[in-house]
Amino acid sequence: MSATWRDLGGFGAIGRIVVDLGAMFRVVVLEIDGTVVQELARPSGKFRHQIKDGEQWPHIGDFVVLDGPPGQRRIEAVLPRRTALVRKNPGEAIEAQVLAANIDTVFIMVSLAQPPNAARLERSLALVWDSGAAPVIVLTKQDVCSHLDAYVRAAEETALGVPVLAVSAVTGDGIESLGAWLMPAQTVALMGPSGVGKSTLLNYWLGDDAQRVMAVRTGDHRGRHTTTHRELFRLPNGALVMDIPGIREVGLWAGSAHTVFGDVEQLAEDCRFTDCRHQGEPGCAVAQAIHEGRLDAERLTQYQKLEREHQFIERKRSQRAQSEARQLWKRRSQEAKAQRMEKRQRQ
Ligand SMILES: Nc1nc2c(ncn2[C@@H]2O[C@H](COP(=O)(O)OP(=O)(O)OP(=O)(O)O)[C@@H](O)[C@H]2O)c(=O)[nH]1
Ligand SMILES: [Zn+2]
Repeated sequence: MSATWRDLGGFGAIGRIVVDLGAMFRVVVLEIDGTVVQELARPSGKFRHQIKDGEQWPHIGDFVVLDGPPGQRRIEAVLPRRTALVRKNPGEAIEAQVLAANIDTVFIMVSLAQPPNAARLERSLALVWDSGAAPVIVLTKQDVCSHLDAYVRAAEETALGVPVLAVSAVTGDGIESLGAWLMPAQTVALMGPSGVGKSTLLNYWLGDDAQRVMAVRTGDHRGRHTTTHRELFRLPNGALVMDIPGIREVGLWAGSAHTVFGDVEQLAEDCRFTDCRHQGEPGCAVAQAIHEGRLDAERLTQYQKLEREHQFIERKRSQRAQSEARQLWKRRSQEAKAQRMEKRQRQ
């Protein structure tokens, strides 16, 4: 007979957060005797006291240490995250928001019903590179696309070295190829805008469990179906999958400086220098507008702050992409070498 924590005089356990309910979490708990249960748990008073910012608060995908008897579990600690998808709120004083923790692979989902938007794809890639997870680009709705080759090529050009796969949940085309990442104990996040097909793909994989997905979807005021709460699902083979709304939807960098600061950008078109940074250059139309009271100086400050943040992330992204490409190249050349050796040995 195997011993439990109860037998040992304690109630400690390790769990993983599968649903974030705000103040409470649904946690899959691994008991010391190997049984697995799902329970609701809240952070203990002591732990809450130690938390200094939102990043330290538990998030979906986190592994947590639990105390208390079954049914009254309390979260005492969050174990260090291997990876974390984090969004920064540019408006507020750079309070980072954790979207999901311990994700191995992110499927960046893009609909083939429209031409791919390179800028948007780059923003998604930046978020994933920064998280420590590996990106895979999944082009959905292949069945309605008549420019498949061109769109795939465009995505590949934007995301050098990142796998790009086209799928259709209607015909099932390409879906099997995603199995390479959906391995037991691997955690995959589906990231993409509303309507790209995240729930459809989840339903496809969950099969008979599809009802579970539907159960968490309710109509909103406009009668449209949207995912109302996020859950880490376990597929029949043991892979773990969750969906994450697109970055526009979660408001990453306020949806790019261009749409939010259209007024500043428009004024800047009249600056004498095309690369004017509006920091005292001669012939600056933005400075002129502030001087004449047509533009609030605070708006320029906000705009520049967002631009700086964006440039920082872009820089980081390209560094990361470079080192990834280098690693990929290294791996490929090692593989090729191994193959050559094997061939020679066989001869
Ligand atoms: N033709 C076609 N339609 C698809 C495909 N995948 C999904 N759809 C349709 O696209 C619509 C949106 O799909 P969802 O799976 O609800 O999209 P979602 O990304 O989960 O959207 P949110 O829950 O709002 O975030 C539905 O009407 C699906 O039937 C596909 O491969 N081909
Ligand atoms: Zn200027």
